[in-house]
Amino acid sequence: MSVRARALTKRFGRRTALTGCTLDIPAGHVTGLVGPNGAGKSTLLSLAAGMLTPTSGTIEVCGGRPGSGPEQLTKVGYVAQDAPVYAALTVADHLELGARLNTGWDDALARARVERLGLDPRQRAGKLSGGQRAQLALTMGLAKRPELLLLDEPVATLDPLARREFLQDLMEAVVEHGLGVVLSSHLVADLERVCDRVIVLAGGEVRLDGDVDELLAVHHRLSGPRRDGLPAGQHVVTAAHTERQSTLIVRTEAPILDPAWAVGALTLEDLVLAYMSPPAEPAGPRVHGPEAEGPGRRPALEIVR
Ligand SMILES: Nc1ncnc2c1ncn2[C@@H]1O[C@H](COP(=O)(O)OP(=O)(O)OP(=O)(O)O)[C@@H](O)[C@H]1O
Repeated sequence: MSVRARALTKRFGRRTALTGCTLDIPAGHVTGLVGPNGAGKSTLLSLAAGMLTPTSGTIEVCGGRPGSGPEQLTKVGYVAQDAPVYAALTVADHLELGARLNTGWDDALARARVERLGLDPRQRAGKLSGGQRAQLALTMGLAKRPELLLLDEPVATLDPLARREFLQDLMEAVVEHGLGVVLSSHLVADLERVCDRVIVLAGGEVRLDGDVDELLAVHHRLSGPRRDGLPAGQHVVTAAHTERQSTLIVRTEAPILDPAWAVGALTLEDLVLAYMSPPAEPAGPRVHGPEAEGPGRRPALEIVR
């Protein structure tokens, strides 16, 4: 197992960033970590990297306690959200530092990437653009050849072409070296291309965790004439109603037999958005007319979990 968390909780003073998270991420997978701003994604990655310690609960990464010693540090690579580089050091200095600090350092990969990216080895990292700094930090993470690479919003500052190329590099490392990756991102379309597992965090809790194909196979969008009652025996994730129509996202392994429902497949983005949606006020009495659209009032949306 590459990450194993049990009742993992992290508080900062009175603020709870993560609460009771229980997770198993098998080795060698690419796991997308998604959730609204402030959901606890960076906190989870920092705990996995050993940059933070849990308030309660446990987390094990590649069979050890995060940050517990040199062996553990070799196994795990971590690129934080702000693409940490040493401003006063040049690009070449970074590669030299990487080679000195990491026993498994892949110098050929690092140099080839720097050249392909057009980074000047003599340039100080502090003078690189935001995207170039991110590329340098990601190069360091890949060249370290860890068992598990933790990436906090790695592609946020990259242009679309650079994003695609980086994700390809990542996939190559996954296929060729069995690298496991956990990456947080708000760009679900990117995650859809590279991830075979997904974790949705919201409000510091794990809302969804599993294999993407398996999750997509058991979630369906049902639409049909408006119904106020929810189908029995099914886990309704979201229910949205207009005056005439109801649209539900349900989780079920059983076939949907009721002919009144049109059954549609979901994309990963649909699924993620469904589990990210904040619990709304319970559907009240039906509201007709223009007041239904007024400020502060939104279409009835129920989340039943
Ligand atoms: N060092 C800290 N001190 C105090 N509160 C913190 C600290 N780090 C995070 N938090 C709080 O913990 C919660 C989770 O933050 P976190 O950065 O993990 O969220 P996130 O999902 O990564 O968000 P984003 O998508 O905006 O990057 C937030 O409420 C945040 O304010």
